[in-house]
Amino acid sequence: MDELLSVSVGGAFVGGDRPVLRENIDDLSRMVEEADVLLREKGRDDVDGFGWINLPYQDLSETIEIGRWLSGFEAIVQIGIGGSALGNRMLAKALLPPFYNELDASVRKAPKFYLLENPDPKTAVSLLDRLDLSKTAFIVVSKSGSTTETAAHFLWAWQKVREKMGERASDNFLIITDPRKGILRKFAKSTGCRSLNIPESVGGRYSVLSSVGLATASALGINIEKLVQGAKEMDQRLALRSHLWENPAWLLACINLLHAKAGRNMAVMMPYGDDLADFAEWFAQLWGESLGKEGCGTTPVRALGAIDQHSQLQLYAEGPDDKLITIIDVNNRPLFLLPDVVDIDALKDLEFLYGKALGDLLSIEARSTASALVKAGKPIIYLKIPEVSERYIGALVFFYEYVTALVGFLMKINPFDQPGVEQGKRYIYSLMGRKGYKEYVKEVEEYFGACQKMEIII
Ligand SMILES: O=P(O)(O)OC[C@H]1O[C@H](O)[C@H](O)[C@@H](O)[C@@H]1O
Repeated sequence: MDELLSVSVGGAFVGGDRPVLRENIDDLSRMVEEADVLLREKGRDDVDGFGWINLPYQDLSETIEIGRWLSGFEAIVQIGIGGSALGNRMLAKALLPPFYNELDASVRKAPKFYLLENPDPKTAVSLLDRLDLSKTAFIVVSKSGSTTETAAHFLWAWQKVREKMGERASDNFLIITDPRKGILRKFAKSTGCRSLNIPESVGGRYSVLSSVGLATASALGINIEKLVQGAKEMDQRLALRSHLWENPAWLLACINLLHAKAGRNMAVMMPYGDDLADFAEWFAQLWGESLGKEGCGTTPVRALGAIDQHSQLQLYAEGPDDKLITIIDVNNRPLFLLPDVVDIDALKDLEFLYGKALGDLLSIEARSTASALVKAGKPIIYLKIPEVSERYIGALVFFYEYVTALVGFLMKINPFDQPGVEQGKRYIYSLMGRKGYKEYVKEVEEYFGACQKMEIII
């Protein structure tokens, strides 16, 4: 059987005066096994929050059909935020060519792709300036159907397209939301525009392998069947590994818990290669929102190799011992060879680079960083995937969702809710004048007043 990913945990045993030992991990064996049983049982029953575990087995035909329709547009703009955008960003960055939107249409062979996430007027206005609205599809994604940033972008885009296309505006909109509830579902019903469901039991940050991530991916020419196939293979292989030291998800869950308990309250995610940069971004939401509650959790830190070797590595190596650092390396990178010889004497000292492959350099850097950190007594996990392609990204995504859920169970918290985010949302609604939220205005005045108690103006 060919590998989907490999995890080396040797470096994770390190950790200055607070190492995590094999016996500490063994002690968690029963707990992680029970957590796994719970995860799979609740997944099978499609309990709220657990539905992502069934996504590898979904029927993709409707999503593929919608993807085909979307691919006929000149550009597609996905409006969403958090779990309704980060997965799309991650897939596009990993699986589309670099500088995708700048490629000639004949090379690109699919629409340009934009995301509207942050309600930043400069981005919104300059995006609009470069689009022909009649040839642009807007995909509005929100599980709740009422996230303020998404609602604001949606209203704005809808009005603009209405001005241009009149009654036919709904032909350019796709709504992806809860099957039954929410404003967007109502909108889709009343205008008759196309829509897809986000399964009720799947939460935003676990939704990239649902219609949320897959509709645009499919429109952009990403092979979503292979993506989902990779997730399925990972699920099936994990299900067969019933021993702690053979199951990489169990192992990583235990190691993460133990390092958190040992006071390492940061989880650095450091993939190597630009194509995986947004994987760290996607991971940050998954990890942060799933585990950060009831005083638990470790703070996800996005890093990027090799860039952060020249920015953060000093801190990781010699700063406080408060991090568990995951390095992701890739086996096969596209071949790009440096020149064999450069005929200038002044460059002779660079001959160690002659004829070398740039991708090999990246990998050597990943291994060197791992070694340097272990030498410095800092715990690392070294994870390797065969290549950055649909199958392995699908497997990696599913793997991290699995690990995150298990860590949540080991921490005895619910990894599928996010109560801490809701307060901020209520305050936004109150300040924006949403009906039913007036009572919170006073609270904002009180707490914001408290945070301004000592204001210094210069
Ligand atoms: O998909 P939506 O309902 O619009 O939610 C978008 C995001 O909103 C909130 O901030 C939640 O904390 C996130 O988990 C979610 O992904």
